[in-house]
Amino acid sequence: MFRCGIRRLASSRALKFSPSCAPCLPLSQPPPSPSVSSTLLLPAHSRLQRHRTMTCNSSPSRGGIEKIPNTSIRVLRSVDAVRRWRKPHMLDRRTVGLVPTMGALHEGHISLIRAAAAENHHVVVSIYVNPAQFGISEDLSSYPVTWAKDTALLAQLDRELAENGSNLGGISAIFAPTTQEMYPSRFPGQEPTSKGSFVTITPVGEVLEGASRPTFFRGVATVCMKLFNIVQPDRVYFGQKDVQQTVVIKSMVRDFMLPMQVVIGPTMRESDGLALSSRNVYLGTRRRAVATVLHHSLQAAEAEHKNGKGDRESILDAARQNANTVLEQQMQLQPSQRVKFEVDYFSMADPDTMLEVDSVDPKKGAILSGAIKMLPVEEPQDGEDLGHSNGPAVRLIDNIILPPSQTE
Ligand SMILES: Nc1ncnc2c1ncn2[C@@H]1O[C@H](COP(=O)(O)OP(=O)(O)OP(=O)(O)O)[C@@H](O)[C@H]1O
Ligand SMILES: CC(C)(CO)[C@@H](O)C(=O)[O-]
Ligand code: BAL
Repeated sequence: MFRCGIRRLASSRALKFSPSCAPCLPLSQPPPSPSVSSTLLLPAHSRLQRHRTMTCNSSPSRGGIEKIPNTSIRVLRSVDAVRRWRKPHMLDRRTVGLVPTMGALHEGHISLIRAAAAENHHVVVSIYVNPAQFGISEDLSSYPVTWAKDTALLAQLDRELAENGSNLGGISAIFAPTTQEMYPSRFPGQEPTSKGSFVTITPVGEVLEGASRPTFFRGVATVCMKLFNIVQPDRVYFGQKDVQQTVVIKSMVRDFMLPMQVVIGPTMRESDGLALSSRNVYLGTRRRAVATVLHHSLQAAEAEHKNGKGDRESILDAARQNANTVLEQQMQLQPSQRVKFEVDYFSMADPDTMLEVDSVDPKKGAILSGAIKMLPVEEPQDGEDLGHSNGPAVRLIDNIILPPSQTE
């Protein structure tokens, strides 16, 4: 148990699904229908306005209830629809777990849904690419949208959950709202100076990811507050991969007295250690092979701590040195073969605040985290797999928990 009643999942629980046995969703799948293809390059909030045209694998049944075919999973698109669905479960005391996502589902998301089904009667998965958390020059317009694959994956997972007698519930609904629904006054915009109803959680939201992406956590906290108010879940599920996001959400739940538990699931990885992420689809083959540098650098820092070092400089130097060595090796290669990346930061921070620490507190441990930008490849070769959207620069994040060595 965390203080304030927030629980962390035991790794064994959420790791039931091996990341290597079922890899990330394929990179650039053919769109489910011509209408989807024409929407892929639109800003995600315009695309989401058009989600209804993309639901070739969900269908309204009698009474106008939209469901994923051959399942009991409802597709709810409005706040009213969620409220109507939710109310009876409140009265009959059935618990609801919410897994917020931006779609392009992978085993990281699946592990959170499995965890939610194990301990709630109903699981709601939200799929919404929230424009407010993207900076104006970020990848909103190319963010992968894979609705048909996502719903097929959820249908398959729901069947598996039903067959496994140890689950309390299954996937009851997907909440896939439009931006108009989520921002009823009007969409406030993505600029730092935008005016509107926002939730900001500081100082945690200003450092690290928040320093590189100044509107990111404002967007995340705002949309999560909306999702929590709409679904009114008993438990909400977030992945350790986005560690700073978990601290923002835990702070928000605590400080606004939101009546729900925050459950954190462990980071799911590819077999070589790369953290699963929807944005990995941008990497392409050449950069994918080098993208493990972030995890390996954090592991080098972790090893330094395991070898008895507790000070910031020794620990973070190990990460920096590993990243430098990999970059130097790449620079020995021809431009047509090499991969360049820039380290945004390596951090050693307090687990409760994400503020930097000078040494690891034996009672609290620390969070090692990092972000790197994989630059677009130079001299792409004929037929080279450059990744989704022709392989733009990709920002990767990852982290490792240094656990407390003394009990409080
Ligand atoms: N590898 C992972 N292991 C566990 N949880 C994950 C993993 N990747 C994402 N999640 C969690 O899934 C939830 C939804 O995340 P999201 O839809 O943004 O996916 P993502 O892979 O993090 O995408 P992006 O590449 O945009 O960061 C978040 O709580 C996130 O922390
Ligand atoms: C929590 C979230 C779904 C809010 O849009 C997003 O930040 C994510 O997918 O991690
Ligand atoms: N997983 C975090 C969502 C984002 O980077 O926008």
